Order: sequence, then C-alpha cells, then structure tokens
Amino acid sequence: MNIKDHIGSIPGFPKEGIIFRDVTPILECPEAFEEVTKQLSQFARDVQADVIIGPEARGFFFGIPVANELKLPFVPVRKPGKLPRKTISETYELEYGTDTLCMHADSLKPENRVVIIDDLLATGGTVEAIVKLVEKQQAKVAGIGFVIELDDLKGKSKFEGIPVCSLVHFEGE
Ligand SMILES: O=P(O)(O)OC[C@H]1O[C@H](OP(=O)(O)OP(=O)(O)O)[C@H](O)[C@@H]1O
Ligand SMILES: Nc1ncnc2[nH]cnc12
Repeated sequence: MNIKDHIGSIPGFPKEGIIFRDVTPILECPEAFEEVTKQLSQFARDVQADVIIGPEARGFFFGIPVANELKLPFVPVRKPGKLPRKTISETYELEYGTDTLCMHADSLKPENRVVIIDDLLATGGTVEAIVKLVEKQQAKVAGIGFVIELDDLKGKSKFEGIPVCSLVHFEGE
C-alpha cells in the first residue's frame, strides 16, 4: 500500500501557483484510509497520547478515526462561532490577513498528553495556533501527526522539541 498513490495533485487550485494536495482519494479507498489511520494511531500510541485534537475540516477526517481506533477522546478545533460552550481562541497569520481558531475552554486537563492530527503541514500556522491553545490549558503537546508534509515550506521548524510524524512528503514537486 503506497499512500502517496492515493493523494491527488491539482495545479492551480484554489489559485494560480498552488498545487493542491487532495486527500479525498484516501477517504474513497477503504484500504488506504485504514493504512493512514493505522500509521497515525501507531505514532499517537508511541508518544503516549491520551487526547486527540484536530482542526476543521480536514483534520476531522483523520483525527476522529485515530481517536476511535485508540479509544481516546477527540477534541475539535473550530472556526469562531461554531462551538456552543465557553471557548478560548488564538489568531494566526495567513498569507493575506489573519484567521482565528477556537476550542472549548474546559476540553483539556493540565495532565493531558495531546496529539494534534491534521491532513497537511504547509506553513505550520494552523497547528502552531493549536499548540498555543493546548498550552493555554496547561496541557502538553506530546506529538503532531500529518498525512502530508510540504517540505519546501519548512513548517516543521515551528515545532522544535515536539515529535512530528508525516506519512508522505512532497518536495520540489
Ligand atoms: O500549515 P498551514 O499553512 O497552516 O496550512 C495547512 C492547513 O491548511 C488547510 O486547512 P484550511 O485552512 O484550508 O481548512 P479546511 O481543512 O477547512 O479546508 C489544511 O487542512 C491544514 O489545516
Ligand atoms: N498545497 C496545499 N494543498 C492542500 N491543502 C493545503 N493547505 C495549504 N497548502 C495546501
């Protein structure tokens, strides 16, 4: 099973100059989806996770199956105005402007070992904001798991000291 064979590459989406790496073929192939879930679950097990966190929308695709596989809680990270209880938020830089991510203020305990799961590491801005949300609740980020890492963007350099697992790399492609 080669996971890379189940990732689409769409030049020019959503705008000129970007090659969009599309994970939906993984979702459409049960064997590929099972393999991705198995490998990310093994990483989360190795770093002794007791909570899995993922951002909407594509982080839910992979974070929820990992939490289910390991029988661990899943905590969703969402855009503002979506979560019903009291939230904490973090604003981060995009190429143009800023974006904000939120999580429930009572979702973590200080003793938690959290693994963040997302589909793709590009600049790392999204997951860097999630690391800050976890640390605001005094919990520890035990690891970060991605299906895809875009090596050229060097997003991983934002996470020194935290174990990072990426199943597939794209470099200069
Ligand atoms: O490393 P970064 O530069 O932060 O980019 C990676 C993030 O961008 C995409 O999410 P997007 O914000 O497009 O939302 P979506 O999952 O709802 O499509 C992707 O799913 C990652 O979460
Ligand atoms: N090249 C890319 N493909 C898919 N999602 C992305 N998010 C940021 N960069 C991306």
